[in-house]
Amino acid sequence: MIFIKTLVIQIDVNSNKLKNISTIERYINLAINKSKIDLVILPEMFCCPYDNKNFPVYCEVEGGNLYNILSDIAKKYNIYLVAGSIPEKDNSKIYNTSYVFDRCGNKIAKHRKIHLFDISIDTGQKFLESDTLSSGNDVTVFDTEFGKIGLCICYDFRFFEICKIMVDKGAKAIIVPASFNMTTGPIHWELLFKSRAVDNQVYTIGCSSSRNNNSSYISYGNSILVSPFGEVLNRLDEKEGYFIADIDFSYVEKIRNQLPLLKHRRNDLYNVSYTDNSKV
Ligand SMILES: NC(=O)CC(=O)C(=O)O
Repeated sequence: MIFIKTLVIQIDVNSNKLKNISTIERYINLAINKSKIDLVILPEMFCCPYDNKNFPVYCEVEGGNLYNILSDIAKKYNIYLVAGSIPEKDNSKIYNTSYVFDRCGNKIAKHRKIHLFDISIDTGQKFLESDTLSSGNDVTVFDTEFGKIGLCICYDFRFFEICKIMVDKGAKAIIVPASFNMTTGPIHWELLFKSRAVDNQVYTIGCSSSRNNNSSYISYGNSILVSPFGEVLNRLDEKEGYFIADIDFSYVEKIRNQLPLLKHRRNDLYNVSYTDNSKV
């Protein structure tokens, strides 16, 4: 059995970009002193408090200072780094972007949040990402020595179609840097991670920022790992912290063989189509 030793870090996002990085490195060091680590996952907007007024101030171009720091961290610790997300500047636009680096610090994937979080719930959370952000157009799956992994950001995960497409592209786990809130989190967070895991027979991993009741957007926390059979294997509470977990892709195969949902799909009757923009 080959385990992917995975470290999920839930930090209290600070207004000081570099302080967030040193918190992250502190957790990586703590974890590496306890265990071998293959894969590290960070939360959505881990370097920038989640607020429209911050995105234009904290944004950086690909290849900028933060990008290089993240690449160096992947190389220094010999890990795959799913670097949560950061506001990415590209000409006049800003995207909510997740970079993935391999053990040598090379970028192996980049996901721009496809679905912008524009909601207005009467009794609770309101947010309009489209006030400052633009949306991406690609479904993202990257390859590792262990197998393929899908990646999407927070609100993207609500759209079951993109999870199905990731699985069709070979994903055995779906990673979701996220920051649900106190209106949707308590009701939807675990439900979504369990449903997507069971429907697609994949590991689902949600990495959130921790809860800070003084921030303008209050994150739910509760970073989570669910197995391809729907078991909650790890779950943090609302506070800053981390967990180390073993992800085993042979268990995905076992579940898919014993309960062959993917084979039993009637693709002749229904299907989800996808336009691959990267090849257009
Ligand atoms: N913040 C998000 O993108 C999504 C979220 O909080 C939710 O879907 O709920």
